[in-house]
Amino acid sequence: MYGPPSHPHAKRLMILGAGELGKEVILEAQRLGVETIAVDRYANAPAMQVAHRAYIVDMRDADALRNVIENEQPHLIVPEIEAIATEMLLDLEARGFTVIPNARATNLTMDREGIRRLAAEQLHLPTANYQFADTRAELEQAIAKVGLPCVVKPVMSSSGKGQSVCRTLADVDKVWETAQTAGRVQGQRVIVEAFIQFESEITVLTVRSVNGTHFCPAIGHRQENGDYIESWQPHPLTAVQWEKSKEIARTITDELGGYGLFGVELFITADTVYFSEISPRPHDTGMVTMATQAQSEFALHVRAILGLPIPEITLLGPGASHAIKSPIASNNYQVDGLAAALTIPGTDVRLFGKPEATVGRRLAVVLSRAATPDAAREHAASAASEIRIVPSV
Ligand SMILES: Nc1ncnc2c1ncn2[C@@H]1O[C@H](COP(=O)(O)OP(=O)(O)OP(=O)(O)O)[C@@H](O)[C@H]1O
Ligand SMILES: NCC(=O)N[C@@H]1O[C@H](COP(=O)([O-])[O-])[C@@H](O)[C@H]1O
Ligand SMILES: [Mg+2]
Repeated sequence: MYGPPSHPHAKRLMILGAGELGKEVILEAQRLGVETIAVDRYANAPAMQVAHRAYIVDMRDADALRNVIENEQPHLIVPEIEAIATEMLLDLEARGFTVIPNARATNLTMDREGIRRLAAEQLHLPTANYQFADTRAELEQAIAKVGLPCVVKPVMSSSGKGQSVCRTLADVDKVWETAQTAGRVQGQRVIVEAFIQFESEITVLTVRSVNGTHFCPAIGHRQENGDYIESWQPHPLTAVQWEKSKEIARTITDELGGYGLFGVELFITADTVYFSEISPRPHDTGMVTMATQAQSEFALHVRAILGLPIPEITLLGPGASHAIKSPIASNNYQVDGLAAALTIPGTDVRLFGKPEATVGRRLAVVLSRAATPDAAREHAASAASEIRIVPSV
């Protein structure tokens, strides 16, 4: 039970990270009459454009973030990115604030080391072999143990930032330099992972709600340079692969606990399902659910965190999503080609409204529904090819 926004009994939700995923969470929260507050590092971030109020804060600065939270007294603190002062959230939770799904899960998953050690060493989930390194010399030792090719990633990063593949020893300088300079935080520890030659990779969106754990049908996706290009749902799996996938998703989400939606990333090979990583929040590849499911991943997240029931997950039909990434850097860009993109049947475009384009930054997504996942992929790709990010003259 709660009152309308701005009233004494309003339910206040604060999102920490105001990108495209947070924007959809805020929109869904508003559909349920929740008062919404968006926080991010820059002005006019996508979720700020639709929230009741916004704050611009470096969320890795524990004091600055604590001030905003204490002033607003949100009922639900909903992290949307990894790079947050999560240790401070542990304190706030101990003082009675609610962090989604909980402060420990947020803290463990902000850092690849925390979640990888938990998954592999405590829960014994199958993962790629891995080592950690703090220096260039340790990186070389780690690579000797893991073998080539391998993937090197800063422990705190996302969307592939700072990540690269090391194929020969001649690449070591370059991958070290990339990890040190191109992550979301500079100068970090790295994880070195054996390169898994997977058949496919999937996300299992898993919702922990008041009436139990639910799994969305598997989402297949394709990534380039560690960043998602397209996703589709449902993704075909054998019965054994799907059972193993759900078992991994259940094991890791039960361990993390709390209410909310998680994106469980898995690599599928002929005989193994590998755990890769988990987001304790909606996932970029899950944007496809805005086209395919009766309740998108964002609607499911909001329902779950409000403690509301989820009786079932309904797939309306096959669909696909295709990311639109900027080819240019500009603080004055425009989007052209929408009309041509929207001539394709069963297709929608979401423009995130990010105020600035940088090369490779995701600015929009195309969503298509069709008779099969492959047809939806084709429609989404062809609509995406019509959309151009251009500088203003
Ligand atoms: N060990 C590996 N073997 C093969 N491919 C890998 C491996 N690790 C990562 N990749 C590829 O790189 C992609 C991004 O990796 P990962 O999910 O770890 O990075 P991320 O920066 O957290 O990305 P995101 O935030 O988008 O989930 C994976 O989806 C996969 O395509
Ligand atoms: N893979 C994680 C992911 O997709 N996160 C999404 O990207 C935003 C950051 O975008 P930006 O780097 O363009 O500001 C985040 O705020 C989140 O919405
Ligand atoms: Mg990932």
